Amino acid sequence: MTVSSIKRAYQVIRTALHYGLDELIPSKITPWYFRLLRCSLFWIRNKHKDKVGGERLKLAMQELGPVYIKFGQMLSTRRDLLNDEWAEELAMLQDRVPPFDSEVAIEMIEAELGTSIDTYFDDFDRVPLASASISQVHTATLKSNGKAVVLKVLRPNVEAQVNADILLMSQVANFMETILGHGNRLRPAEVVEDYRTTIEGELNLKLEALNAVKLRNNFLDSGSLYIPYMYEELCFTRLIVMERIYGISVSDMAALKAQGTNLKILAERGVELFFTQVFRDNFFHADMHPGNIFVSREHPEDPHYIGLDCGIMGTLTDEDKRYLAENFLAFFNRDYHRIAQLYIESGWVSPDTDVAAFEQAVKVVCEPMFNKPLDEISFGHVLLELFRTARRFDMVVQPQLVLLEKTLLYIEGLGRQLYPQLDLWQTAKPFLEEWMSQQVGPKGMASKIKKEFPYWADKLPELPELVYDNLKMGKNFVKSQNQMLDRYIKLQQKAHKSNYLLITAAILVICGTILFNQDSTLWASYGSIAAGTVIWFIGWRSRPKNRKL
Ligand SMILES: Nc1ncnc2c1ncn2[C@@H]1O[C@H](COP(=O)(O)OP(=O)(O)OP(=O)(O)O)[C@@H](O)[C@H]1O
Repeated sequence: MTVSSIKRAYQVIRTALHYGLDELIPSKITPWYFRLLRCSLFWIRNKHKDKVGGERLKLAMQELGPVYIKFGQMLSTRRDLLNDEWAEELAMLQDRVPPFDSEVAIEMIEAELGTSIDTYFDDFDRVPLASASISQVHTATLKSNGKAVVLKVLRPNVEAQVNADILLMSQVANFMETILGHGNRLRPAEVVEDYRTTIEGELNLKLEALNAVKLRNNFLDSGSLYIPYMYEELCFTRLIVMERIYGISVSDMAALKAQGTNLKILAERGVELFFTQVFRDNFFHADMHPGNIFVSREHPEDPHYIGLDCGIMGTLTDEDKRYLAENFLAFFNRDYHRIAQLYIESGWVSPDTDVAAFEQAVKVVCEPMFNKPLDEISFGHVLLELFRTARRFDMVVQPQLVLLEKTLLYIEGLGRQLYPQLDLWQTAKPFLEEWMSQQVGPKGMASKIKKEFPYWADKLPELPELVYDNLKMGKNFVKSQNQMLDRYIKLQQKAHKSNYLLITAAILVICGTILFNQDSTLWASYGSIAAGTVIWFIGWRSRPKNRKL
């Protein structure tokens, strides 16, 4: 541990104690050394006794800076772990932070470009357009085509800060795991590990640019989502350059209404876009928040979204998608037994799970949802409640599904905010039904054959050789099976012979012992015992030594 990391550790502990976070751990599970450590830091008092737990945690994270703020934001999406009150508090964390010196930004941009900023850009604005926890955004004009662009550049030393903070966080998480026990529902080490993966992805802007290019291509002619053009030749790990957009933030309802945006279409498009990304493209934007979603100013009667910040994208395997779609359909059919089975079949919960108990638990949470009209049921909430229930049955966390559930909740919430009468079921159902019909039945079979045709076309020339190899293997297999059988029979015969001799020896020794009591048969007794001993020796020697086949 370096001096600076010790200082940082002290700063984190002091902040945590100032906000009384130690008091949030139930006293009956805190070990003696933890209480001793707390007493030895007696001069640091809880200064926020008047506030509730969730708020204290939020304020502590706010004070600890960007890495903790982002961590809190991520934690707020883990509604399968936190109760709603805490999750809502943490969701309020804002990561708009003071900008860093634009001279430093220019130095970093030039280091990435390998040349002066004037080589590529005119009108570089030293005043940043936005400044967030990981990066800062500046505007400029591209010399080559005169178009307005933005330059997104990482904060200086952000990688080192993130690494140091994550290291400390995982040490604290491991310690908490010891206190809480490994079977605890909160699983701090797992949560920190999840966060590490997410934030490490965000530290590589080149990856973000590549994701943006892929998403842009998926929706190029869609008329419902626009992703700004990336100037790939000017995209690096610490700097990316992209087309500047001039949309309206999706949270700015006043501006959206003022330009006469058709909010019904906009709300429906949000849900459709989500399902298209998940079920058609298997590549979905998983960092949806108002700072990343804008609405076009053009043709407001037929509005489209503009998406930014493709740092966190989600993908699902075909199996995950199938189980997910089946889950929703089983839910709407109130088939709770099927839901329980699906969780086991998919491997999300262990095969030893008590299906009846799980089914009952699923029923308890799902049934009340049908008190609402069908069109008001949120897919995100269904998923959230199912995950919460499955957690009680030791569901292994599936990060891709957590991302999906979080995005779905956000999209549905947004849709309802834009257009409160949004019929979620009618909007989402066609996507699920289409997906299911592609997976099962003749259509499913045809698409599977179509999908796997290139593979088989590639393998076809090798087929005769494969058949020959398999036949040969089969022949060898039969031969080795026969050899094993022969060996088994010989072993059995040997064992029988040995047992027979040992039993005979035992009988002779017993007879010899009986004859030994009568003087007249003394010689017969000696003979019997001697023969028994010799036969025992032969039987013992002849027993099979290696019983392996
Ligand atoms: N292409 C663009 N055109 C116009 N404004 C942009 C563009 N890209 C980013 N911005 C502005 O900069 C802000 C921050 O951008 P972005 O979300 O990509 O940064 P970030 O550091 O990843 O932030 P966070 O991780 O908090 O979402 C956006 O909310 C938007 O206002």
